[in-house]
Amino acid sequence: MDYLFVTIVLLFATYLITTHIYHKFANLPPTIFPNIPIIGHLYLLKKPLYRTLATLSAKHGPILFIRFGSRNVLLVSSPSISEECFTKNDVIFANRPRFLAGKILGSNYTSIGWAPFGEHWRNIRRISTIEIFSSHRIQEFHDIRADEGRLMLRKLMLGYSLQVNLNTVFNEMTMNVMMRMISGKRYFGDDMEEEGKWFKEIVKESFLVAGASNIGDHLPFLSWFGVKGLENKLISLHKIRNDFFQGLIDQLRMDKVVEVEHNSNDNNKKRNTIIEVLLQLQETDPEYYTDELIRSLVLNLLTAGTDTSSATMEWAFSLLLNHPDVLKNAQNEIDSHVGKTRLVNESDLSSLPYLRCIINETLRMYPAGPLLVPHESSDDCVVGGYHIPRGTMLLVNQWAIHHDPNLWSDPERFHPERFKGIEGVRGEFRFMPFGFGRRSCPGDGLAMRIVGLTLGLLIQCFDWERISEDMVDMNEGHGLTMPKFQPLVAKCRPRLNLLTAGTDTSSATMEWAFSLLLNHPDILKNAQNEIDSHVGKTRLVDESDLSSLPYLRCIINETLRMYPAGPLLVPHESSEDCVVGGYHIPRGTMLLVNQWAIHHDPNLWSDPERFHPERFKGIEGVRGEFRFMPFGFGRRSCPGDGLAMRIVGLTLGLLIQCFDWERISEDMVDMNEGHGLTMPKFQPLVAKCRPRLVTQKLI
Ligand code: HEM
Repeated sequence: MDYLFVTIVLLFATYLITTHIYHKFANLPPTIFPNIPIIGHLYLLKKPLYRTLATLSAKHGPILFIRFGSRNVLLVSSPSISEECFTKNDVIFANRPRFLAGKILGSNYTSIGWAPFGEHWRNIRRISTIEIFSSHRIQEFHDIRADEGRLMLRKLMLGYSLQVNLNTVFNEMTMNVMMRMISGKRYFGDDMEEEGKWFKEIVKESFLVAGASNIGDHLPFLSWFGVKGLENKLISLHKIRNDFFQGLIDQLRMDKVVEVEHNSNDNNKKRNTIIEVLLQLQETDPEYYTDELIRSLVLNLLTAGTDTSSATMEWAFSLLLNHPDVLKNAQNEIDSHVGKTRLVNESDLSSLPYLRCIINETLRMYPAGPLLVPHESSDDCVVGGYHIPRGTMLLVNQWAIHHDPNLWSDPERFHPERFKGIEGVRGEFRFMPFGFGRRSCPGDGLAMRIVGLTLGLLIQCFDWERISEDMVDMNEGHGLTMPKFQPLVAKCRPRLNLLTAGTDTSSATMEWAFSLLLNHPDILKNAQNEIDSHVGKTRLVDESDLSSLPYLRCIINETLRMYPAGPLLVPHESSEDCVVGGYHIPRGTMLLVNQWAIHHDPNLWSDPERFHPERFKGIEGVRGEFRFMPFGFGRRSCPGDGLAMRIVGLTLGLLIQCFDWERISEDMVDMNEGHGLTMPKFQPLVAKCRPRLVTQKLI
């Protein structure tokens, strides 16, 4: 027994001495003592990894050579050494280490993020750069982002004054944008179908599994002992993801066949989705552009692009809620540059430097890739004067660099102004949220647009506050992309400037509706009867009743037909030459759609000057027909339509339910129009009212 003990101690001492001597002799960078046989320095690691590694670097130096089990690791936490890795040695470090997730979810290391540096990676990176990330393609997809921004606002407007889970808002926004670019479909939202729910589950599981650390990546012998729990999970997730995306590919391929068979190639179709582009490439080279390659590429884009962008937005908003003065400055910047009559769009972002400073400062404090993505050296090289053997994993701790007080004054303070005028300082290697060199993030331009537009719209359209006096919790959770520990929930209120856009239009509509009703007491009576019979006499009308009050809705529609609050809509302008009605329309032409004329056209509406709500019975707005579009149509349609219908419906409903109304004299109410954008009445409406017996008690 004694012999055994002495032998073990001697072996251990010999190992330590020889590794120590070898370390010096081989001119490897400094290491940490002890480097334990088999596990190396794994015993030091705790979550979150970037914080633990930052503490080690602060103690032992900005360049360290450590071991994760059997794997050599070069740990870097200084800008100058990062620069050496990503400039002089960029090609050598353009490899990725092989992890189980890359083998299974990365389709045997063929997806863009996992592929080793070489011919295949160069090819998919080139295709992605041209077909997905080029400024031309990003611009082509800009309407998807604008559309999703408007849908996000619409949803928030309907639920305003409630608490908003911004984690969900940001996830939905990024997922829908990415999925529409990839496949043309949107999956997230309240009206999600079964397929959408399935997709949501897949995404959730992907992030859970991909975020789990796998000790077997560094101690491969564990798999001999049957440690396969994570592997089995990855395999089953891979199968589910493949089935889902194969379904999408098959469907788009089928759509194409049908299109060709029916010769219905739509010339107006503006662009192809990412899957469609890859299917076209498949036609020219089916051996290379297999379905598997398409699946792995789009899946990689989805996982790399969504969580990173939505986590950045959530951190940014958490910081803003804790710093209302910064939020106010950002709002002022938007108000003064964009004004109060239109929504922020992507082309404004270059003129909103303060907003960009906020995004940069967020990426500095909470970079979505705190350790970038691990690289691996494909050859021996020299870094910081030390020898780095081939096959060494490179971890660049950008979190540590971004929080280094020698590089940033008062680094724990949220101070967007520090980026003023220096726009990202990307070349300096002290700030590289998207990495640097050959393997840097190809989605940086797209990400900055999604993040900028989403934050810009939310800041412009709502006043935000925390749900309580307490500061927003800024603790980090576990996961690849540095998520928040607590999802962000906040309170919002549509801003006055938007409300005035809404109030003028909504109040003008109510005034016209009431004027019409006073001139048609029989219709007013019918509306009152409908409310009495549906709502009863023991409670007041509320918003949830509106869907069961079709006659009231007909009255509102008929009012909007006769007195649309935007008689010429809001002017549009063509951004390109196009063809309308067979004629050539040059770029830069202002479009005026005279919906007032359409609404009063006797060829479209029988007896159009007659107030006759019944004409809308059963046809509920006939919005798709283009003869009635009080809120406009298409991408620039009114995002507040749902909110407006609720406000107008509820106000009219309550007034009709609770009072008996009559004109102030025998004379009919004057129906002349005044001057103004929203078609106001010439004479303000004055009327007489008497509380109804049935509701006196309620009121
Ligand atoms: C705020 C948002 C984002 C951040 C902070 C971010 C950050 C990063 C970082 C740090 C890397 C690793 C760089 C390295 O290894 O040195 C990376 C890689 C990558 N990112 Fe992003 N990213 C974001 C958004 C996106 C988006 C929107 C997409 C695509 C739609 C995307 C696609 C990728 C891909 C494909 C890679 C792997 C590149 C390769 O290995 O060749 N990222 N990203």
